[in-house]
Amino acid sequence: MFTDHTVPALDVADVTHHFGRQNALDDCSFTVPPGAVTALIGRNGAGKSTLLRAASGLLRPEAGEVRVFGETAGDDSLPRIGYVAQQAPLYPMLTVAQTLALGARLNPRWDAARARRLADDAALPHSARVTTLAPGLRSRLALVMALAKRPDLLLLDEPLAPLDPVARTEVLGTLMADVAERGTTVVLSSHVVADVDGVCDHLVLLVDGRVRLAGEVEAELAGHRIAVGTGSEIDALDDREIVEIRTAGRDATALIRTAGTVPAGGLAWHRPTLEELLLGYLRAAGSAPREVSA
Ligand SMILES: Nc1ncnc2c1ncn2[C@@H]1O[C@H](COP(=O)(O)OP(=O)(O)OP(=O)(O)O)[C@@H](O)[C@H]1O
Repeated sequence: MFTDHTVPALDVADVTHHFGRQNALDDCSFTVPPGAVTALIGRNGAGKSTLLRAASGLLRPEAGEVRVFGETAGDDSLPRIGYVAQQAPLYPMLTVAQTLALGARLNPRWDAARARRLADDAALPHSARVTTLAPGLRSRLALVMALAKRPDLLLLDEPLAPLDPVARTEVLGTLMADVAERGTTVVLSSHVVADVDGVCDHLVLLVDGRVRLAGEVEAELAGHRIAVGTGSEIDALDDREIVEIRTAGRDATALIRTAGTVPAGGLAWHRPTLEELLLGYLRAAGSAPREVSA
């Protein structure tokens, strides 16, 4: 299908959603350009799954709008989306072969040869029932189903969590090949920062249902610095935007949002790694429970 590269693949505008009194998403806004590989990062309960469900069109947020390639997320955008929910929903009594056959019947854009190749690459036994597959293989079958649909936007909720390290590398390789061959836009959620380092070119960091960072990984890294020095030297940085300070004895390390220039003096400065950046924000956020007032 034609992709207009001036229109975001995913446009989340002022999205808010509650479950009862629980605030899952709070005024979230960001865009994902076509062809980007975006890490959706957040601690347990941060709102990642809710956001991906809203992007898939399966959950209608109570406020705000989600647009997929310019169309409101819903029935019309569904054919362009491959969505793999956290529990890899599949029919347990079908075999792998029957699952793939069902995919072919239900999806007009189904690529049968690709489905077979991906299933073989994942060493999925064609005659095995889904219920007998180990969690890692079930998750790989769900991914095969999503990729064989030839989606323009792939939404993956914790796709790497059930996989061993070798399978993780293989799945990431498969995803990157799809991005390179088809220009697929990928949004994948994780709470394991190391999983997405070196894979994603964009990030969205959710903290307690709010977007704390969103944009290109390179730009976000360039917009922050780590300062290392004594506690009093770090305290003297009070006019800067300090995200997090950690102390160990007399020494302190601070993650700071800055345009780039750093003051001369005793502090040692360096550009954060992606892990330092994300962990700094996640640690700073703490883990206070969220509730909305009645
Ligand atoms: N169906 C639901 N009913 C009630 N509360 C829900 C429901 N789905 C999500 N929540 C709550 O909304 C908040 C966000 O949940 P969500 O599953 O989106 O977070 P998450 O970042 O995906 O977490 P995890 O990493 O643990 O999967 C949490 O507090 C969760 O308990």
